[in-house]
Order: sequence, then C-alpha cells, then structure tokens
Amino acid sequence: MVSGGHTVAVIGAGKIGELMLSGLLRSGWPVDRLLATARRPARAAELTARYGVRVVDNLTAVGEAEVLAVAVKPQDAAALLDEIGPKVPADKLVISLCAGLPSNFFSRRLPEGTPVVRVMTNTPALVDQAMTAISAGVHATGEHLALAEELFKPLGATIRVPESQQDAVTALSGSGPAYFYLLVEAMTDAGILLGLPRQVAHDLIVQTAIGSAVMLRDSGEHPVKLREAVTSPAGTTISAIRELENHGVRAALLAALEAARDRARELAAQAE
Ligand SMILES: NC(=O)C1=CN([C@@H]2O[C@H](COP(=O)(O)OP(=O)(O)OC[C@H]3O[C@@H](n4cnc5c(N)ncnc54)[C@H](OP(=O)(O)O)[C@@H]3O)[C@@H](O)[C@H]2O)C=CC1
Ligand SMILES: O=C(O)[C@@H]1CCC=N1
Repeated sequence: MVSGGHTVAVIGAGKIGELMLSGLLRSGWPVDRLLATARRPARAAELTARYGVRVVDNLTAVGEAEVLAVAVKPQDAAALLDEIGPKVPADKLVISLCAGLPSNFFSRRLPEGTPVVRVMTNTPALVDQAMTAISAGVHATGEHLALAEELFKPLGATIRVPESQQDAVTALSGSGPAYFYLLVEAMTDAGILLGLPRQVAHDLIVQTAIGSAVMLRDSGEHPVKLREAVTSPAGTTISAIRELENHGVRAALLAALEAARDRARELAAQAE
C-alpha cells in the first residue's frame, strides 16, 4: 500500500469519526481523498456543510476507499459488518476505532486475509493532542501499522501496543479525558465552596491542569517528585492530601479503571 495515495473512508462519522476527519483535513489531507458515511441524512448534510467531505453510503465507501476506518459504536458493529463485511475486498485495510472489540471480531466477518488494525484514540484529537494506541490485528503487517500511524499522528501522539493491552488502554487514555474533566469540575466546585467566583475558580484550575501536564511531559521528573516539590512540611498541600487519602482517591481510581476495562470486555461479548 503506497502511503499518501489512497482514500480513507470514515464509516459512521459521529464524534470520533468527525475528530478524525477534521484532524486529517487540518493536517493537509486532501478532502477528495476522504469519504464519510452516516446513518441519518441530517448528519450527512452537517458533515458536508462543515468539511466539504463527500458523504456516501457504506457500500460506496467500501468500493472507493482503500482504508476503512470503522467508528460506529461497538453495539452497532455487527449490523454494519453484516451489511459490508462480505463486500470488502481483502486488499483493503480495516481500522477499528471501537472500544472493546478485538480485531478477530472484524476478521471473522471479513473476507479471509483482510488486514485489521485496532486503534484507541481520545477526544483531545480536537486540539491535535490525542493519545492514540495502535495495534496490529489479524493479518496486519508493519506497512499497515505505519499507514495507521500516518493517519493518527496529525491528531497527536501515537504509540504501538500489543492488542492484548487495548482494553487497558481504553480504560486509561480512551476514557481518560472524562476523568480529568470530572476532576476539574469537582475542583471548581471546591473553589466555589471556598468563596471564589465560578469563572475565577475555573480559570485557576484549568491553567493549573495545563501547567501540571506540561511539567509532567517536559520535566522528565517522576510525578512523586513533582508532588513532593509542592508539599511543604506542615503546609497546606499535605492537609489536602491527607483528605484525598482518607477518601480513598487512589483506591477509587484503581477500581474505576478496572470497571472500565471490564466494561470493554462486556461490550465485546455483547456485540457478538
Ligand atoms: N467518544 C470517545 O471519546 C471515544 C470513542 N471511541 C469509540 O469510537 C466509536 C464511536 O464513538 P462515538 O463517536 O463516541 O459515537 P457516536 O455515536 O458519536 O458515533 C457513531 C456514529 O456511527 C453512526 N452509525 C451507526 N451505525 C451506522 C451504520 N450502519 N452506518 C453508518 N453510520 C452508522 C451513528 O449514527 P447515529 O448518529 O444515527 O447514531 C453515529 O453517528 C465507538 O466504537 C467508541 O467505542 C474510541 C475512543 C474514544
Ligand atoms: O465510553 C466509551 O465507551 C468510549 C470508549 C473510550 C471513550 N469513550
């Protein structure tokens, strides 16, 4: 497969599919080498109006595109594959963005030999700051992985992981933005409890989150060391940390991520 010369179809362009379309367009991917599919005519019209992208039916996408990026909900994947599976020529690359579904869920419903790459990205793709984990699925070669990387690199960072780690990745970075947003929301409320105006509390915590994230990324320091530098003896921070530990924040995160991982497995079982 020659890099750069092919057409990518986003099958089921909802939230994540739209992030992929818009990210590729921002990176200079030609709009005439993108296709999208949608279930509702209103959604199709919206995508064309927003991006100038051609929205076609699923079988047209299968016929015209070399890369099929499947971005429907896991619950809709079996019905989609009932429709398109037998019609996908085996030289196409199928990229699944679906949480939980193993690559063999797809390969069992596609012609023998069709390469499948499993990807888990996240919503900061909207600002080119996604974390995308890419795994070789059934029949995928190094060339297919490189092509998937080329498609997701403009959206942020990419990493290759064994497919067996994808449910854990989903729990950590796929769902991860939601945990941070919840934390920001709760900390904003805490600021309000302490008497700050909502907007001031919001601005303080957003910039604190950005500063902390950039330090984590750029300082090369372990998070424990960064936290210790904030935590003065008999100071304010340790009083707060005692409360976080008393309320089991670490244990809550361990349990939360286990629950997300288990839900990914459940989605796969239910999708069958
Ligand atoms: N949201 C997130 O943060 C992340 C999501 N994912 C994964 O990405 C996938 C999509 O999630 P998300 O974008 O949030 O979901 P959405 O519901 O926003 O998008 C899915 C889209 O697929 C459309 N669709 C469903 N069936 C068909 C079909 N047969 N033909 C054409 N279009 C179809 C839906 O249409 P309709 O509008 O009619 O429902 C919808 O627009 C999921 O598998 C999810 O696990 C992965 C990482 C992060
Ligand atoms: O909540 C979900 O199922 C999807 C997958 C990862 C993020 N959102």
